[in-house]
Amino acid sequence: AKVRHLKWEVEYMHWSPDDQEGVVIAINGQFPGPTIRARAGDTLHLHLTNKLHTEGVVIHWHGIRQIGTPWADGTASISQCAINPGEAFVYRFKVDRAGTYFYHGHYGMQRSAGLYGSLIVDVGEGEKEKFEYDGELSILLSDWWHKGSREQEVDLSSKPMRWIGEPQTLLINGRGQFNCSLAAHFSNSTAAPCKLRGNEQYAPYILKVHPNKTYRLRIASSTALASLNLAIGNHKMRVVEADGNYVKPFTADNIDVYSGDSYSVLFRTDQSPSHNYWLSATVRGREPHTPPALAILNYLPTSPSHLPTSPPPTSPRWDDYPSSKAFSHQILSLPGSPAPPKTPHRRLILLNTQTYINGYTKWSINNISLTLPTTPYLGSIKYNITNAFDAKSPPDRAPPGYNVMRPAPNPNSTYGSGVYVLEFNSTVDVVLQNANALKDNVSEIHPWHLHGHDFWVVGYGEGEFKEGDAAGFNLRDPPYRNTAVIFPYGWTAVRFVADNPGVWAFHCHIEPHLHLGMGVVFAEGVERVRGIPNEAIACGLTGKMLMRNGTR
Ligand SMILES: O=C1O[C@H]([C@@H](O)CO)C(O)=C1O
Repeated sequence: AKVRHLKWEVEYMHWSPDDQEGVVIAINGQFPGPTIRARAGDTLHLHLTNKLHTEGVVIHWHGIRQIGTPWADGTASISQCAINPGEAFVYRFKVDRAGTYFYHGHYGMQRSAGLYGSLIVDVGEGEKEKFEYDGELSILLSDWWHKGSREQEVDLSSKPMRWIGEPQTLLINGRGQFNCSLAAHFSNSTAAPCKLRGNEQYAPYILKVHPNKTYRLRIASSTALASLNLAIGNHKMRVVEADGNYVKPFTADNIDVYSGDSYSVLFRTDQSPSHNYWLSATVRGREPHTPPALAILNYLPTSPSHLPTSPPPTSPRWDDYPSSKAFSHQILSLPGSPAPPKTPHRRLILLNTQTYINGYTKWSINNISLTLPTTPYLGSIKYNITNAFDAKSPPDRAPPGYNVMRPAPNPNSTYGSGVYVLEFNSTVDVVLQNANALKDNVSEIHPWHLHGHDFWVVGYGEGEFKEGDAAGFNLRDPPYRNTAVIFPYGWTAVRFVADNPGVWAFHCHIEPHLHLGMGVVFAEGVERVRGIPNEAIACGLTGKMLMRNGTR
């Protein structure tokens, strides 16, 4: 195993993710940021300088569990102080398990501003994957707005809230088209055909393949909002990995990818090599106002400029929830994968509601909308600074009698910064309970992501969760993941072992929803955490000086 040294500078730059120029948060002048490639067991030593002029920054390594290094998780106000402009921070952590991951900003709406990239961990030297392939391709999916992230933050925090709306463009490896369409001649859309030379920043991503081979396609979604459905024209996919864990392989024409998900699929280049094919991503779960993202599967030696001769693949309707549920239910762990403990020590039932607080639109969990404190929890809990956040823990469940099928009769909730303190090494069930939003007949998809752990997705159900439903949990082959979706008016149950000392976010991965309070904070075994770097929890030089002279 190696220590891999990386030196990054995070900085705004002008860029055209689609055919309109805007600004993105770039890393070392690249958008999306550089792909990190390492082997399982390696340590990343990543020296990050914040060159944003007036904004703090942090980066979260999504899917990396940070075992023993909770201060490197990159969550502002939870695991560290945001890195001030001009300052640097060293993220030093082990990538302990092979898989497809990504990284992204975890402060305000910086993910929507383009702060993300791929993180790929290969199996350790001399080890083999449990499936075979000849070549590898990788795509990172994202969504893009023409309005900047600072203005989005103001819009979301206004009274009344101004919703950010659907993205203008979906991006594949940072590339999409807004005013023109690559597939104009196949559709009755009004968009003009794109006239591209191929060297534009927004020219489509080209996936180059040789005929009659098996490829591994790595897929991750860093969208701020959009749930996506991905398909490759004329090709079937075999799903083999989800969130860094092996799954029982199954074949699909198209797959759903929610924000925070990652997958590997295998496909065979068994189509006519004198053509190219589309890879497309379309919006799911929200009425789309965004055209599909298109990339080109380029069969060599055909020129990539030969547009596919068949139309982009069809995908299920945005509101075809039965097909989305069928896909999610198909994801099971590969036999031989770790199985969950048989019984939990504690079960939280987290009711997800859209609410008002003094006329501001928020999202709440058991009637509390998360507001992050200024002092990172990791430091305040470790050093018993008890006035840094709400002393009272949020409730394990919402008051009984809530009708999840109807808008709340009294939709008011409160702000809170309390923490769920989990007993170290205990087994915890979390039932994520969806509900009607503020408007009649609206309930949305929410992909929930857990930091510091994987969880087993042990069950899905419709309507209100009842304790008896736990008898039907799948404890035999539930998938082991870090992100799980709740469907409209339904619930999803996950189980995990609180065995990683630290303070961990668990939240809806839709960035504006987290911004509006849709998350909770777990703390476990914090007294066992050793070696927190001063600069993670003491901001600026005075912070460091006081840490040295102080009473720690
Ligand atoms: O949080 C959200 O707000 C809007 C809508 O409910 C109010 O405009 C929406 O679709 C969300 O997901």
